[in-house]
Amino acid sequence: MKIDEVVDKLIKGEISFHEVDNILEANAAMVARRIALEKILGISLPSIGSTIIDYSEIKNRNAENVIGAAQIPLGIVGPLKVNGDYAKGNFYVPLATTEGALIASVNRGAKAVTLSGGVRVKIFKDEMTRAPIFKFDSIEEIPKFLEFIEKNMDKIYSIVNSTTSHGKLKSITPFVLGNNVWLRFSFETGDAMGMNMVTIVVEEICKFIESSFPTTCVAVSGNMCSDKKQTSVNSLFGRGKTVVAEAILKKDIVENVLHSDVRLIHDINLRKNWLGTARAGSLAQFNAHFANIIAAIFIATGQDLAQLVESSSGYTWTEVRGEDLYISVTLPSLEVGTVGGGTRLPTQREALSIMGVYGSGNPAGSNAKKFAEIIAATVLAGELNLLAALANRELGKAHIRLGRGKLSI
Ligand SMILES: CC(C)(COP(=O)([O-])OP(=O)([O-])OC[C@H]1O[C@@H](n2cnc3c(N)ncnc32)[C@H](O)[C@@H]1OP(=O)([O-])[O-])[C@@H](O)C(=O)NCCC(=O)NCCSC(=O)C[C@@](C)(O)CC(=O)[O-]
Ligand SMILES: NC(=O)C1=CN([C@@H]2O[C@H](COP(=O)(O)OP(=O)(O)OC[C@H]3O[C@@H](n4cnc5c(N)ncnc54)[C@H](OP(=O)(O)O)[C@@H]3O)[C@@H](O)[C@H]2O)C=CC1
Repeated sequence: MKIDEVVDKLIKGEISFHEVDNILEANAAMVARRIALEKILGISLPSIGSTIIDYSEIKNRNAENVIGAAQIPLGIVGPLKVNGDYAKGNFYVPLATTEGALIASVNRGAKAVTLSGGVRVKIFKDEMTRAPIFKFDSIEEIPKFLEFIEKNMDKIYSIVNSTTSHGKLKSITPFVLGNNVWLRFSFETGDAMGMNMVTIVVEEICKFIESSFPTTCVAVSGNMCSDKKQTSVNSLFGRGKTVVAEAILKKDIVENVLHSDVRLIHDINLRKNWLGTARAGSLAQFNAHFANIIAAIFIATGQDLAQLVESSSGYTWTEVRGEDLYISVTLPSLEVGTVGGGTRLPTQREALSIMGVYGSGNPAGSNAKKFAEIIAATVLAGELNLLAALANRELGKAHIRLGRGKLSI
């Protein structure tokens, strides 16, 4: 069938948008859907339609009913000096955003920390989780169930090993509420963020459990995981990578690069990020704008954007050390990968390669760890600079100049 005929059928409602994939070659199907939508709505979508994405690479992998692509400006920050266990040296970091002044802000922070010797970073935990929920007639059965799990660990490990070559089961933590039990499975997932990998494995384990013990798995995800939700369980036990970054800023760099004051930055951090957040009632976001930096890196590098919810939770801590400023950022649940998901798309792949982290690391997992360290260091740069900008009372002014196109104010 020709594109015109398919478009005609779409407009008449004789076929649905996704069925076009069964009729036309992948890229022709993308064009047919867009033309049909343009005709149905009486608008034209040339910008959405002009994309370098090859839909045959996307089909059955990244998105359905595709009509083109969204584009977002991408800028760079750096050089940013990182002293991690995996990321060592100066890095340029790609940020995709439409918020004027954000890249400039993080860039000034990067300049300040790099001139101060860089950001030290450590990963304290690296585990992706999935927590199915099981229901029981009575709590009498729950101790027997937990004993069954303990006695069958060899079988569970063998299911893991036959389902994934990169996923490694680290622990199973049970949680009980009434006659319900969650088993929170934690896996190392190499360079993948791991959500598909872990879900596929845990579904197999649940099949085994249901066939061998009188219980019902209500859902493979029982919200104790917790994916795409900000929760205490993620803050306390971690999800993805638990990363801490720190830096010490000399007084003269705070004054000359950030045009700011050590004590003022520290005071704002305590009153804004700690008192303000406590008073506002947030679970775990004792920071100024982790979300800004993480969102921009996630968009640039093909991460799952919805995981920004928990990835951007965390704490900014400052101390006055003599005349200098100590600052650290703690990210309990940073969920990132350098293989899988959207990382293989053309611009996303290039963005990862700017930091030297595209694809599998050697050994597996080292690229994703390096990437997480670079993200944490960038978050620190952004957090430091926003605190300085608030101290300097330059937030509104910067956004008039860089967010509204006014060249001078
Ligand atoms: C905008 C600046 C940095 C100017 O600050 P400045 O000191 O006037 O800039 P400068 O011209 O003196 O340059 C200093 C350095 O800043 C960087 N820089 C400077 N300009 C650029 C640029 N165009 N592009 C890239 N980098 C730039 C660059 O590193 C430069 O060094 P150089 O490279 O020249 O050696 C400053 O005013 C600032 O940081 N303002 C704060 C803006 C900000 O942080 N916005 C973030 C978003 S706020 C938000 O969304 C969250 C919020 C606030 O609601 C959360 C909350 O409630 O807390
Ligand atoms: N299914 C779900 O419930 C959810 C899915 N998602 C989506 O899941 C996707 C991400 O899942 P994810 O599992 O990370 O990715 P993918 O499923 O895209 O790919 C991961 C697979 O890549 C293989 N692999 C190859 N090299 C490596 C390496 N060096 N390190 C680790 N794995 C490697 C592994 O195969 P092998 O296992 O055979 O070793 C692994 O299972 C995203 O698109 C996200 O949006 C998000 C939330 C929930």
